Amino acid sequence: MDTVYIRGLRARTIVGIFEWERRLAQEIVFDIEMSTDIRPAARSDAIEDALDYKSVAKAVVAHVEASDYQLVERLAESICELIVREFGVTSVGLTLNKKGALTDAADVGVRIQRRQDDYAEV
Ligand SMILES: Nc1nc2c(c(=O)[nH]1)N=C([C@H](O)[C@@H](O)CO)CN2
Repeated sequence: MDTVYIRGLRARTIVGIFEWERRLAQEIVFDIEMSTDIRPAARSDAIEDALDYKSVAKAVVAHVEASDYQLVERLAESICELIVREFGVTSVGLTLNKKGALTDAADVGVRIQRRQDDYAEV
């Protein structure tokens, strides 16, 4: 399977467990890797046949900016679910980087991998 990726996507949102974090939006940076067959787009050279990374980025930023979760785990899971459901990708890998979370660390966050099966209706 092929990959369409977005690296270093930035969004600001409320996320955190502390009182000050509930009042102040923080910058979160995302790396996203989406498994998809790029051959139809490569053959036709038409955006209609492609996984449009601009549309994915727009949807992710809108979702993140409207969210107000406590944990980065919850935010990461919700983004993967959005990408799988709305864009029909086979699988998605997401690295979520909460840049300012630890003063003594370069960065901190979570990295998760999800497939369509993970969000199948029961
Ligand atoms: N595994 C996690 N640990 C922590 C989280 C989190 O979301 N997942 N969040 C915090 C605080 O909100 C922190 O980011 C403030 O610096 C602490 N640990």
